[in-house]
Amino acid sequence: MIDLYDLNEKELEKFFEKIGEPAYRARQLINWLYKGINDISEITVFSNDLKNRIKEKAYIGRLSIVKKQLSKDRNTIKYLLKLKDKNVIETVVIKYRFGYTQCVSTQVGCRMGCAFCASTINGMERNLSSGEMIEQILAAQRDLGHKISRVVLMGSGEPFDNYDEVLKFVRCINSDNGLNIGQRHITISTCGIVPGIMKLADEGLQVNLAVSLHAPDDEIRSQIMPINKKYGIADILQACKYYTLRTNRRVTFEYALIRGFNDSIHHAVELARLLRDMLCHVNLIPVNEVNNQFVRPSEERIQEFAKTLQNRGISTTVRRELGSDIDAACGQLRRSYMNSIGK
Ligand SMILES: C[S@@+](CC[C@H](N)C(=O)[O-])C[C@H]1O[C@@H](n2cnc3c(N)ncnc32)[C@H](O)[C@@H]1O
Ligand code: SF4
Repeated sequence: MIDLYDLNEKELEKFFEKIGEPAYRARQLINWLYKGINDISEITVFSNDLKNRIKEKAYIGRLSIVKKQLSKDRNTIKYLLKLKDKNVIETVVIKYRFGYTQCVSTQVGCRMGCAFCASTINGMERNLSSGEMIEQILAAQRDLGHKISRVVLMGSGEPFDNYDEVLKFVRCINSDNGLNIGQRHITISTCGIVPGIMKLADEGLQVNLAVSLHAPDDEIRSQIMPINKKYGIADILQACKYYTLRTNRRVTFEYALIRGFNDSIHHAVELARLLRDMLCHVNLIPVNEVNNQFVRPSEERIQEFAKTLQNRGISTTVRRELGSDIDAACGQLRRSYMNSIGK
């Protein structure tokens, strides 16, 4: 059986062709699908006969909410969602003045093994399909009664380890027949898979690229991110420059500040030197304490680190703490759920 959300417009046209229907049915179906309907029988523009023929081959996927947590300030909502095969994933919605931003998962778990990240503790179970990524947004919209206006691929998983489905997802949610989310309102975050960055640069898209850097040199980075042994910092920065060349977009570097590890002023100076000729922005994130191994620096140190970068001409912000009271660091809610069911 096919999940209809897994098919893009072209594939839906082929689907209808196969059951002897004209291609325009695809457009009609999409209009209904993205309203977030629950069942094929709700599509009033289709005859009962057509609905039955669709049902013989396909269904409308829907993720159920297993758990929902609200931060104290009520601006961050974290959902644990159940997939058809009973795996669970998480997604987070953050309410800003300008609208709702959703952090979407791209895989069940992750195989990249970053030392500070809860998503990778049990490795990777499987890739998510584009439909399962879309369904995360529809589940949140249904629950909130609001439209999601921005999407960041910063949930569990490495987007470029699931490249094709991620790109299909991006094109579907960007389509004006789909969710109509602007390309510039979509951010793909990667741990630095160089071929993925290069490929994305040539897609003709205007999406934002974020790279999880977290260190000013290879020696430090390799200690917490095993992928750095394959794609070192110099290669990553080269790929980012190519991304900017092709898209004219500035790249964001994520830098999780870890006390006594990568948070000294010397590290900030090194980072500034590394990024001095790049069109970029640095986003400092006080590390979310997943286990006792990684501790965030003091507020003074965080500000000092930011100032050091800014004084050297690097555009820098400190990410506002969002929902740290609800295990908002990616993978943490799923992790505590898995623990509670003894997995
Ligand atoms: C979960 S990852 C998913 C996207 C992609 N795999 C990546 O690494 O960029 C999203 C962001 O969360 C960051 N992150 C993961 N665990 C964290 C933690 N404990 N504290 C702060 N940031 C964390 C990652 O480094 C990355 O910048
Ligand atoms: S930070 Fe990203 S790449 Fe690293 S383990 Fe977590 S999800 Fe995977």
